[in-house]
Amino acid sequence: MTDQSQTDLGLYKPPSTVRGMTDLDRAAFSQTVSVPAIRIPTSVLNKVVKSLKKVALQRPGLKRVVEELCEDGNKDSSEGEHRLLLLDPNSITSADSFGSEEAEALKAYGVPQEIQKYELQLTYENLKSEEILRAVLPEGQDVTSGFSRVGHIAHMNLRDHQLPYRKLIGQVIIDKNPGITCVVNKTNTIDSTYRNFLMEVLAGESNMVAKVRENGVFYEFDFSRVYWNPRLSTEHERIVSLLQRGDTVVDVFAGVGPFAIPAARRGCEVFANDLNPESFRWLQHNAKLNKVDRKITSFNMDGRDFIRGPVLERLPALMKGSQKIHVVMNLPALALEFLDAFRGLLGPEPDQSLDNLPQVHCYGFSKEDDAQRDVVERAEASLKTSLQGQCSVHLVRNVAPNKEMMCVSFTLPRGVLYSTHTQDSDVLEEPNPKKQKCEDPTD
Ligand SMILES: C[S@@+](CC[C@H](N)C(=O)[O-])C[C@H]1O[C@@H](n2cnc3c(N)ncnc32)[C@H](O)[C@@H]1O
Repeated sequence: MTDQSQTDLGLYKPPSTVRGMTDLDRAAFSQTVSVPAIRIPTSVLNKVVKSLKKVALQRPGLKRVVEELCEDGNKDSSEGEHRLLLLDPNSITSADSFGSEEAEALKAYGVPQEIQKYELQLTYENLKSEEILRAVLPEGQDVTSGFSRVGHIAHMNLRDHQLPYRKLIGQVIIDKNPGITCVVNKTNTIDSTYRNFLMEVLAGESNMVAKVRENGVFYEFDFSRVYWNPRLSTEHERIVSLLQRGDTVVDVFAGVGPFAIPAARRGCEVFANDLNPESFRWLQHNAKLNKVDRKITSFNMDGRDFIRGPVLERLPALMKGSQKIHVVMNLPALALEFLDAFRGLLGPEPDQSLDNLPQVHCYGFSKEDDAQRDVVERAEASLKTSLQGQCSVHLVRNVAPNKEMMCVSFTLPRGVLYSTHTQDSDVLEEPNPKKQKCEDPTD
C-alpha cells in the first residue's frame, strides 16, 4: 500500500454498520468529514490551485474546488468571486502548515493564508477498493484485492476468509476498475489436463469470451475453457524474438496461439498443436483474426502423437534445408517428460544429409533449490543423453514460493533422433546427472 492511501485511510473512518456487509449497499459508506480549506479569489484560482497541488485533497471522483456556503447552508452572496480549495488534513492542520513555496505563492497572488473548515460528504464513489474492503471484512484480516486482468475479466484467487464476501468483493472490483465487467474467482488449482481453471462468476456479466492484446497481437478465446496467462507475455516475446523469417516453428502445446500467431506474423511457417478441442478452435480463430491462417497448420492431438506423426512426416525435408526449426514445448508440468517422443524418431540409421537439427525450447516447473540443474537433469533423463555444455536455461518466472518456471533450450542431439531406443524402450543407461552442468545465458 502506498503512503497516499495510508494518508487517505486516516481521513475516512468507516461507519461501523458496514462491517460484515455481504450485499453491497453503497449508500451505507457515506460519511461527513471535516477538512481544511482555503478561500481563493476566482481571478487567481487556477494559478493558486496549481501552486498548492501538493497539499490539496486528492480522492477518486472528488471535486476539490467547491463553492462557498454561508452559515444557512446556501451559496455565499459573493458567489462567483471566491471558491474554496479543499486541503489534505494530513498536510495542513493550520495556517502555519504551508511550506515556504506555497506561502510565497499565496502571498504573490494576494490570498490570505487562512484556513477554514469544510464539512465534506465522502461517498462510496470517493473511496478506494482497499478502503471499502477494509471497512467490510473482519478487522485485522488481509483485504488484498489483487487480480489478473484478461480483457474485460478480472481473475481473482480469493483466500478462504474472503469467500463469504466474494460477491461484494467482485462488485467493488467492477465499480472501481473501468473496463472490467466480469469478476471470476478461481475455484481449483490448475491441474486439469487442459490447464484451464474452474471458476465462479462473482459479479457482472458471465460472458467468458475475452478479447486481449499481447505484444501487439489480438487474441479471442473463452477464458473458462482454455489456458491463458497474462504473465507469460514477456516469455512469448523472448522466444518470438529468436525467430527469423522463413524459420519453421513446431508448437507442441500451442494453446490459443501466443507463440504460434506472432511467429507466423514474423514470416515463419508454423505447425501448432493442442489437445484441447477448445484451444484448437480458438487457435484457428486467432490465426484468421490476425490474417496468418495461411502460415499456420493446426492439429488437435496429443503432443507425443503430434511429434511422432505430423512432425516426423515433415522433419526430414525441413532438416535438409538451412532455415532454423524451432520446437516450442510449453506445458511446464509435463513437457520435459514429453521429450522422450524424440528418441529414435528418425530411426536407427543416421542420414548425414539431414544436418539442420531442430532447436528445442522446453518448459518445466521446479521446486528444487537448484531449479536449473533439476530441469536439465529431467530433460536428460527423457532424452537419455547428456546436454552438458549444449543447453541454456532461462528462468521464466517465479510461480509460487519455491516454485520456478524454467525454459531449457538446446539443439536436439543427432544421437537422440537416430537411435534404436524409442520412447517405449527404457533399457538405455541413465546419464549420470550429478556430473552435468548447463550454461545460464543470463550469466
Ligand atoms: C501451459 S498451456 C500453454 C499454452 C500456450 N503455449 C501459452 O504459452 O500460453 C499448455 C497447453 O497444453 C495443452 N495440452 C495439455 N496436455 C496436452 C497433451 N498431452 N498434448 C497436447 N497438448 C496438451 C493444454 O490444453 C494447454 O493449452
